[in-house]
Amino acid sequence: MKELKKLNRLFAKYKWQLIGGIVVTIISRVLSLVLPKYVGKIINLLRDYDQGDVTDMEFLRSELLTFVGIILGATLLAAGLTFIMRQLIIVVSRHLEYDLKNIIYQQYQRLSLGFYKNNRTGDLMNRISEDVSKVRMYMGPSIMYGINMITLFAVVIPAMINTAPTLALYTIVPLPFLSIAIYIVSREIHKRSTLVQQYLSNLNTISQEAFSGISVIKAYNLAPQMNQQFSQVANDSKDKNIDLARVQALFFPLMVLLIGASNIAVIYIGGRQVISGEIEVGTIPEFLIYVNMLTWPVAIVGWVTNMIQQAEASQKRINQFLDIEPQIQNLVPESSRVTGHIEFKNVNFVYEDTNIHALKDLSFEVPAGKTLAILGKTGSGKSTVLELIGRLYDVTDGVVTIDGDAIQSVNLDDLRQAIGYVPQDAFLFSDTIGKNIAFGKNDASQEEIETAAKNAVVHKNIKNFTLGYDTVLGERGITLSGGQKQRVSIARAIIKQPKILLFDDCLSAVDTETEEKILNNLKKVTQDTTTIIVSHRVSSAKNADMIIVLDEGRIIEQGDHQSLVNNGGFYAELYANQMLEQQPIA
Ligand SMILES: Nc1ncnc2c1ncn2[C@@H]1O[C@H](COP(=O)(O)OP(=O)(O)OP(=O)(O)O)[C@@H](O)[C@H]1O
Repeated sequence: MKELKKLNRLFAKYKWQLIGGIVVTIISRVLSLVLPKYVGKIINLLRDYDQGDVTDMEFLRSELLTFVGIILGATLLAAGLTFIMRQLIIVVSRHLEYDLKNIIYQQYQRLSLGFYKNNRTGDLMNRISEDVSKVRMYMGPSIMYGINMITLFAVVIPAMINTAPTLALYTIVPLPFLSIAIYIVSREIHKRSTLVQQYLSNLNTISQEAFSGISVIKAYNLAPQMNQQFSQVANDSKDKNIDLARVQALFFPLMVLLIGASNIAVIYIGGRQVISGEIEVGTIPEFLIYVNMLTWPVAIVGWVTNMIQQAEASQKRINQFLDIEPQIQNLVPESSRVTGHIEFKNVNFVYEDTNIHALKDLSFEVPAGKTLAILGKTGSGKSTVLELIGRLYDVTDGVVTIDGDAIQSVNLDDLRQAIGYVPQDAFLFSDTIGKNIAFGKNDASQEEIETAAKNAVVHKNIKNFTLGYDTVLGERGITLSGGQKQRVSIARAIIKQPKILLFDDCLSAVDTETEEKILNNLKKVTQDTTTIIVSHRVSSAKNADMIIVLDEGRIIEQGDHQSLVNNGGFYAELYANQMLEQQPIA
């Protein structure tokens, strides 16, 4: 229960509903005693009539009607209270589930990029859905059945002992065995259903990959292999489901068997006691009802214990994530004004997970409003530079400054607000194109959206769609071409008129003519913006105020276009090759 303790804080918020639920449960259980008591009385009255001890028919009828009326009234009241109990406790558990999901989601949002690199998406999804569902079973049904069970025991067992102590003893003795048997069966059910879940998640992964990679599957004619792979896993999944069904099928017969055993004990031992005159005949039906009232709660002990164990395991997994402190934290509560002067001083950066030394003793400076282009072979550390400016990671050694202050002493929200970042893989949400662009600025007007799209040279493409800016994009923006996605992503970055623009090779799928147009537009609309363009193409870099060339995390060349061309190094060679590619074939 150590892990579940963390939920107490949440319970406190709903304490009055929970206390109300407990009180209502106790009253309804006390009322449920009326039925067995009065059934016993009715039987005894009928016996008296049968034996001739009661002869007044009027008295008999009025007594019977009164007893039936009391039973009916108490049962109706108990039913109403049971309804209120469910409303209070189960509804609270739904509120708690909602709160817990929000807490986990907010924590996910707080955590740094490194966390997402180290954990699989499926795992994150499972903890916020599957695990929370299991914890809800503890917060709602377990607590409700638990209270129900305790109050029933507290009222029924004394009532039984009070009425017929020996009979009570014989009928109560088999009940713990029922609890243990149900516990064993439900533990087995849990084990097997975990396996079923695993196979289900395998099936989901295979299907999801097949749908995402459908173009590769079709192009390589891989459908038969994929079908075979799917049917293999589906077959295993079916076997696991059958295993589960076998154990589940045991649950109810087991209950019926044990209830039957208790009923026979009541009739056999009770019958003997009636014959020997120790108890009245009405006590037998009274006890039969008691036994049936107790069997479900007794069975529930096993089920609830299992549910709590599962909830404890799930909460442990949830706590593991909740207890992580984000590597990147906002260390400055007061707001910062960012103008965009960026400097790297002897920066070293090592990715913790792979130990790759991505940047080595890197130093450069970009004054506010200027443009820097970064070129270099793949894996030379270009994207890493941008990630450090956005503080997605903190440097291992050295310092990155923004407007002269170490980046850690700039308010993180203000820093990110000041940055327009266009990543290498343009990611678009399953929403309209307009909303995807406005994502960069929540209150953007249609005019602002269109201006941004015009500057990113994608407006005409969007207008050509029947629904224009209201065109809804597929799951991953599949209705747009690679170049269109990149340009929508650029429009999203420039709409917020950031102080710092970071372009991570985001013009690679755009032809050089369109690239030129975009860069010219940018020059006009982002005059005060510090722009850093990461690229493999000289055409993206040539107009920048400064160009650096990286190789294995170090600067190997720097200067403006002309000086680098004159230098005759990597840049000059790249330029010559790319110029050659653009020559029309004679
Ligand atoms: N998240 C990460 N975790 C671990 N290592 C990483 C991570 N991202 C990049 N690396 C490694 O760091 C080095 C620099 O990568 P980076 O992405 O900065 O290069 P790049 O110059 O932008 O490459 P490209 O031109 O292919 O985009 C590479 O060796 C890469 O494998």
